[in-house]
Amino acid sequence: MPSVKSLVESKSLCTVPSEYVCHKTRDDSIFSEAQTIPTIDFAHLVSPIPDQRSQAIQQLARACRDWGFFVLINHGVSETLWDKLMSASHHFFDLTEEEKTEYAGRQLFDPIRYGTSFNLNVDKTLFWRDYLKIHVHPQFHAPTKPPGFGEILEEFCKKSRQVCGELLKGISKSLGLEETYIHERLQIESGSQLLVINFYPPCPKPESAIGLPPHTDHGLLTLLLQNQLDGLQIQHKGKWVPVHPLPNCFIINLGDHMEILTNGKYKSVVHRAEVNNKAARISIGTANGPPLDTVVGPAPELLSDAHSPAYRALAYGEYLRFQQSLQLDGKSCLNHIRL
Ligand SMILES: O=C(O)CCC(=O)C(=O)O
Ligand SMILES: [Fe+2]
Repeated sequence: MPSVKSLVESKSLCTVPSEYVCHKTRDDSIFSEAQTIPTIDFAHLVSPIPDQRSQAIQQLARACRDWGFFVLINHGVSETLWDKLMSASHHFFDLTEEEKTEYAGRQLFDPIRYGTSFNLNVDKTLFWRDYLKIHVHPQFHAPTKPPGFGEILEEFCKKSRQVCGELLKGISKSLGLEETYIHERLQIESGSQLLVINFYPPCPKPESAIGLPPHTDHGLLTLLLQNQLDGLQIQHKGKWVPVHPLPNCFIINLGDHMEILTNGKYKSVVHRAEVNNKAARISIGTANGPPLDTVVGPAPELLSDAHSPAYRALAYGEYLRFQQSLQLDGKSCLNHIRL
């Protein structure tokens, strides 16, 4: 299957090929432009001043409970690193198809996988996106091209894992648990981190195609950055809320394993990526979870007579395998393990 980028470049496309045409319903266009996702100040969350920290944890609790998505500011990852990562990612997709195909992984757990759409074996409609997925923790992997990409990725992944670790401490506290609860229960120090770089080439008829359909992420937390183009939208109270890019801010969202662990107290949130006809949009996400063989079920500390387990426990890797065997469709994967 050719990449979307090569398709766009091979001929001057003025329409969307039929296999990419996505039939949208009326509900797909109900927007809530006025709402914006909450903002969390990372510097407050790690502040040595107890009041500042506890206020930030309360804000985090509200953001997780009411939205499952938030903007993270003052996270300490430098703008220089951010820019280097964006431009190196762009350079990766600018390599020849032959060079990129070297990384065309076939299996879900291949360390590096370059591809298009989501899962070509099950996708009924193709998605207007090419991707590079890399397992970056507990073992770090990186493509050897373009030069310097590996070093940039390694530094970024390490920094973003630290940010994620602090967020998980704050989330543990926000649930009334020990700050290290999630770290210890889910062995976060040796946990898995999957980096996904999405490349959405400009599309001649953006209303006819979709970059990524509505879905939730599988891990505990996803940290996302994007170039300066709109596209990400999240579902909130039955409406689509666009998440406009802000310079040097992470967009954080809760994944299915946060919903499982918290027994539904915090929920993963359906989101999608639309495409545009102006320029290539890039988003870079890291999905952070436990080690692949760790079995995750609802935390016993959050269960009671009134709150019986709502999800079946499953190894994280099994869950990933299962999600990859399905079409990407809302919360369909999580729904399979609901009790
Ligand atoms: O491109 C985006 O903004 C969203 C990407 C995304 O949802 C994903 O990679 O899971
Ligand atoms: Fe996602």
